[in-house]
Amino acid sequence: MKSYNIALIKGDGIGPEIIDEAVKVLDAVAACENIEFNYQEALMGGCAYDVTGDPLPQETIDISLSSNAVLFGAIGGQKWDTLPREKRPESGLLRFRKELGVFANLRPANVYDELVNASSLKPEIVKGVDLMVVRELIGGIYFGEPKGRDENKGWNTMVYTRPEIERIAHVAFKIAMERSKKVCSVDKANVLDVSQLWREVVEEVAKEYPEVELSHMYVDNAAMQLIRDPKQFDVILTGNIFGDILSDEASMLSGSIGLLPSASVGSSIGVYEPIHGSAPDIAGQGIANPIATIASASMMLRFALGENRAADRIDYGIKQALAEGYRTKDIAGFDAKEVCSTSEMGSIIANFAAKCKL
Ligand SMILES: NC(=O)C1=CN([C@@H]2O[C@H](COP(=O)(O)OP(=O)(O)OC[C@H]3O[C@@H](n4cnc5c(N)ncnc54)[C@H](O)[C@@H]3O)[C@@H](O)[C@H]2O)C=CC1
Ligand SMILES: CC(C)CC(=O)C(=O)O
Ligand SMILES: [Mg+2]
Repeated sequence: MKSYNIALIKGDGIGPEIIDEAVKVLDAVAACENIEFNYQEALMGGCAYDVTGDPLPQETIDISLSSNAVLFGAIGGQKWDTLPREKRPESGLLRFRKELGVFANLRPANVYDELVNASSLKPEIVKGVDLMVVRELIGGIYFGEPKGRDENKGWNTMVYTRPEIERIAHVAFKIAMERSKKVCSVDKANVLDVSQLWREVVEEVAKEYPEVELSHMYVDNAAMQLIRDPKQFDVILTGNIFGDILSDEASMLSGSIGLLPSASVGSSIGVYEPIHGSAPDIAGQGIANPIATIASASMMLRFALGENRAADRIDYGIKQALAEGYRTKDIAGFDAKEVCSTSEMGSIIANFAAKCKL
C-alpha cells in the first residue's frame, strides 16, 4: 500500500469546513485505490496568530516541507485586519509561498456543462470554456521593495527580474504545449516599465516554443475580453496581482468562486488550494461550496503524487454530483434537484467517486 504524508492547513473562516470535505473525499478514493494518507495539521493565518502570535509559525513550514504535498484552505478575516502588516494572516500566506518557492500558481477555469446556466453570462458564451491562468506567485507588487506607509502616503513596488519572468514563462509555454498551444501574456506594458521587461522576456522565451502562438494583451482589455469572449483564451500568462484579479473574474464564467481549484508549484513541495479566500460572510453556516477544494485535492493527487486514478475518481465524483442536480447555495439555479450543505456535497462527491468505474 502506498502511503503519503499530507500537510493540512485549514486556516480561517470556511477553511476548516472545506478542508474537512476534501479529506472525506480523499479517504473515500484512498480506500478504493489501496493508498493511504497520513495527515498532519498545521496552523496558518489568524488562527495561528491567535495561538502563537505569528501567522506563520516555523513548525508549519517544517511540517509542510517534510510532507509530500500541502492541502490548504484559506486564511484571513476582519478580526485580524487591523494588526500590523507582518502579523496579518495574508502576510503569513505570502511568506509561506516564498518559503516554499511556489512561484507558479496554476488556476484552471473550466465551465462544467452541468452548470452553464449557473453563470451570470449567456450559456453560449461560457459553454466549453477551458482556460488556464498561469500566475506568477512570489514576485511582483505583493513582494516588491520598497513598501510601506506613513500618515499621508502608502507605497508598494512592482518588481520583476529577468529570471523570474523566464521561469514562469517556461511554465506557461510547457502547459500550452499540452493544451491548445496558445499563450496570451497579460501585462500593462503601455504604462509600466516592469511590464515592458515582462513582454520582452516572454518574447524571448517564446522562441523556444515555436509551435505555440503567443499574443499580448493589456490587463484592462483582458478583463473585458474574458467576459466578452472567454473561449479566445487557452493559457493566460501573467504576474501576481493581475493573475489574482483575472482568476477571480474567470470564476464567474463557471458560476461561482467556490468551484475553482489551484496548484501552487515550484522548486519543492506544492500547495493545493482553492482560489477563493476565507469567506467570513458565510463561515460557520455550512453553506460554503467545497468543490474548489475537492478539485484542488484532485490536482494534488495528479500532479504531486501521480495518483491519476484517484484523481479521475474525484473529477468523476464532482461531475456526477452536478449532473444529478446537487448544488450548494452559491450555484443553486432553477435546475437544482437539491440544495446541499457543505458537508452533504462532500459526502455525495465521496460516494460517486468511490462508485466510479475506471
Ligand atoms: N488564499 C487565501 O487564503 C485567500 C485569503 N483571502 C482573505 O479572505 C478574506 C475574505 O476575503 P474576500 O475578499 O471576502 O474574498 P473571498 O474569496 O473569501 O469571498 C468573496 C465572496 O465569495 C464568496 N465565497 C468564497 N468562497 C466561497 C465558497 N467556497 N462557496 C461559496 N461562496 C464563496 C464569499 O462568501 C464572498 O461573498 C480576507 O481576509 C482576504 O484577505 C482572500 C483571497 C485568498
Ligand atoms: C493574500 C492574497 C494575495 C491571497 C489571494 O488573494 C490569492 O492568492 O488569491
Ligand atoms: Mg485572490
